[in-house]
Amino acid sequence: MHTVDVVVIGAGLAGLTAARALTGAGRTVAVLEARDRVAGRNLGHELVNGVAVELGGQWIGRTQTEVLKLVAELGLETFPTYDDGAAVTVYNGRRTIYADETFGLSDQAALEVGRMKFELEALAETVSLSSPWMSPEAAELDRKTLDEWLRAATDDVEALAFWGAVVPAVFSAEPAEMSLLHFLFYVKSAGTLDVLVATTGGAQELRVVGGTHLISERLADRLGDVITLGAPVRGIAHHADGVEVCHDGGRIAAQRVIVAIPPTLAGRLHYEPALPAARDGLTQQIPMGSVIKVQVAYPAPFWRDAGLNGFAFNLDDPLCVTLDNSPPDGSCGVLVGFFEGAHAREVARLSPRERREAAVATLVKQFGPEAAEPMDYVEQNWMEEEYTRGCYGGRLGAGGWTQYGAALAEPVGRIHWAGAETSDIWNGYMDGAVRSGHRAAAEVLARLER
Ligand SMILES: Cc1cc2nc3c(=O)[nH]c(=O)nc-3n(C[C@H](O)[C@H](O)[C@H](O)COP(=O)(O)OP(=O)(O)OC[C@H]3O[C@@H](n4cnc5c(N)ncnc54)[C@H](O)[C@@H]3O)c2cc1C
Repeated sequence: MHTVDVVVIGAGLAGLTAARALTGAGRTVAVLEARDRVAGRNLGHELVNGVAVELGGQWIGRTQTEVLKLVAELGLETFPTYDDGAAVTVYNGRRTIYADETFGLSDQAALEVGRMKFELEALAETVSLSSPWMSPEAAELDRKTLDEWLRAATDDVEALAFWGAVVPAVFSAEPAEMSLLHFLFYVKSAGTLDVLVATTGGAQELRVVGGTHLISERLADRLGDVITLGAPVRGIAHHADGVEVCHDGGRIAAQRVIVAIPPTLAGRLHYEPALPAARDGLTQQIPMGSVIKVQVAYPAPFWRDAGLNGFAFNLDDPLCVTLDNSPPDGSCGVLVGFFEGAHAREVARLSPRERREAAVATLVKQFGPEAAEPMDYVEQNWMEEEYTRGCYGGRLGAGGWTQYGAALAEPVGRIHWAGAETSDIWNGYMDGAVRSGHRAAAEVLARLER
């Protein structure tokens, strides 16, 4: 049987970062990847005119310092997301153009949203990032869903509609599908709500020239033949002296294994002996979000001529969020849009043609009749992906953090856990994935025998 120091399962950013740190420390590593490509939730695509767009993760914010460091080390470049001009909000059939902090809401709703943001951020400050379940008010915050908190905090219908769009935009899940504690943890993990939502100065500020999948591809080039593609792992046997990892192409023995796949997928592997109840329970509590991402291309970014920056919040239609995703030279216009949470599950039942029509009709409402005739349209349904099963990431519902959270990153004997969901900083993002890879590699290096 092939033997290495460490097996890494998954060639996404977390697994590749861990593998690079381990090989850099002189350790032998085997990376097993189920797909026939690396990069996991980051997927590149070329439009009909050859312009690169991202079908998975795409933006990097200026405070996402670990992924930015990696991008620079790998010789990749970033460019700013187009953000000049006014944004659009559609609510109750009304289209509002705004260039201030109001999100295009009525004065009353904007005030309500501002007050609620302030209260949520004050609550988020009380949460422990390293151990959310140990936060002073953890039991109380984890008992209720975010939806319960929002509905108790306001009866302003427009403010609630705003939260009903902004929460899926960040989580690809509904306010009723996560505990208040999870929401607060996530906000603090990123910094603030404004940082999560903003383009300039926020999580949507920068893009990678050529696409974010290039980060993983360049890492993979440096790792070379330690990566086996098309090798889905099915099970892990673990005992006092080592581990044996079983994949479709055979078995590999190692001192330790890093499982760098989403927790819900980690729960579908076969473990011999079975995992402790706390860890298995955790994997049953952390479903992935629901998202269908679309890229719609036009000969030119025509909305810019009308003074619009391409950002739209649509509180009426399933395509809730839109941004300008044109190439840096503006040689064509691209709008990226998201069907998220309940909307994603709803439109997944439509035919591709009906979904495209729904998306384009929304863009017409937001940006005018020129949006009616795109030259290209592409969509990616992440719920259908066997080796992801939803995006952007996993979340915990009511009671999840306090009952199971301690098992999220805690090794089980010789099994270690990585992935964006396990990071305390920028949880759920590429930056969090990179941080988790470093953390898991350090954990393993501290325990490996020579
Ligand atoms: C539509 C979308 C938009 C997003 N937008 C952003 C964004 O703008 N900014 C941002 O920072 N993040 C964004 N994200 C999230 C970001 O992509 C992820 O947080 C990050 O890529 C996760 O990396 P990872 O290595 O933890 O997991 P993954 O990328 O999921 O990697 C896990 C790897 O494991 C493999 N695998 C799964 N099961 C097995 C198995 N049994 N055996 C072997 N291999 C297996 C998978 O194929 C995959 O390659 C987005 C994600 C999506 C889908």
